[in-house]
Amino acid sequence: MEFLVSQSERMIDIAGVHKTFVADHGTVTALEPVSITIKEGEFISIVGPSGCGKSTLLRLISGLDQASGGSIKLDVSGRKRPVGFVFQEPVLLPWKTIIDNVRFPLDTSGISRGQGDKTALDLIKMVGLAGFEKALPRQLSGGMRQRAAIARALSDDPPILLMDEPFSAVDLLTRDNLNDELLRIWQSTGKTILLVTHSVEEAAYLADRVMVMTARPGKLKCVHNVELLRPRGEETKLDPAYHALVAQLRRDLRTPAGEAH
Ligand SMILES: Nc1ncnc2c1ncn2[C@@H]1O[C@H](COP(=O)(O)OP(=O)(O)OP(=O)(O)O)[C@@H](O)[C@H]1O
Repeated sequence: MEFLVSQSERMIDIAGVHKTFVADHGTVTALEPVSITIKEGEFISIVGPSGCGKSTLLRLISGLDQASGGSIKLDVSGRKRPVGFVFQEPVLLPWKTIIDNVRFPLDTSGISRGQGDKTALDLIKMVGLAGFEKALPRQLSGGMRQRAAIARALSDDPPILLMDEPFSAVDLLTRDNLNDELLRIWQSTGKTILLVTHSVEEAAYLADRVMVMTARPGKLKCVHNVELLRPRGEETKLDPAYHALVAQLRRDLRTPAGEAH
């Protein structure tokens, strides 16, 4: 007998969400009303010019900031922490070992230390850092620290992972490897992922859909479905459809909002 696992069709439901900051020099519209519905298990990339509100949108979804209007609904009933966040610079406690950093969110969750260690070790293995459990963050490369940050973001099993330019500080080869690692992790965990990137190649390679934002004040310009086969790999980067999408994304980012392209 085959059981169908029902996936939420509206894991993240964003309706008319906008954000204005009040600063000393006046108000800044960071985000004009944005609406989109994201399914459970989807991988969404977000691209757009600098300052168009990409980070703001992630922060609103995570609850780190409050929207000025509109609504954000997460279909995550019963989850203590629905969202994990990976920042551009891996935020690790420098005096704690990698295992202690990864276990950190679990320390306040009421699970036993033994169970916490087991979960942390499994995640460390999953992100390819087995053998470095006892290392301190400064003993790891930038790419390895980012792997540790991903493991930590996943440690209390949030269904949604928000990633804000997670690989922009590492070299291109490491970035390619981390992209493949991320796809493997995504496929094995079934997380819903929103990833902000300045790389249209990365956006196209990873995502099911790519959200393109316009320059300030940011709004959603268009959304592309990425029809490339999975699992993705080196062949994907040879696929003419991949190159066509990358070229289209570049055009989208060059063309001012409202102009035909
Ligand atoms: N706390 C804040 N107070 C005032 N203005 C802010 C604040 N946070 C963001 N902004 C402004 O909101 C706008 C959008 O910022 P945001 O960081 O979301 O853009 P972004 O698309 O992520 O940029 P980048 O690609 O350069 O990281 C910018 O004009 C920024 O200066």
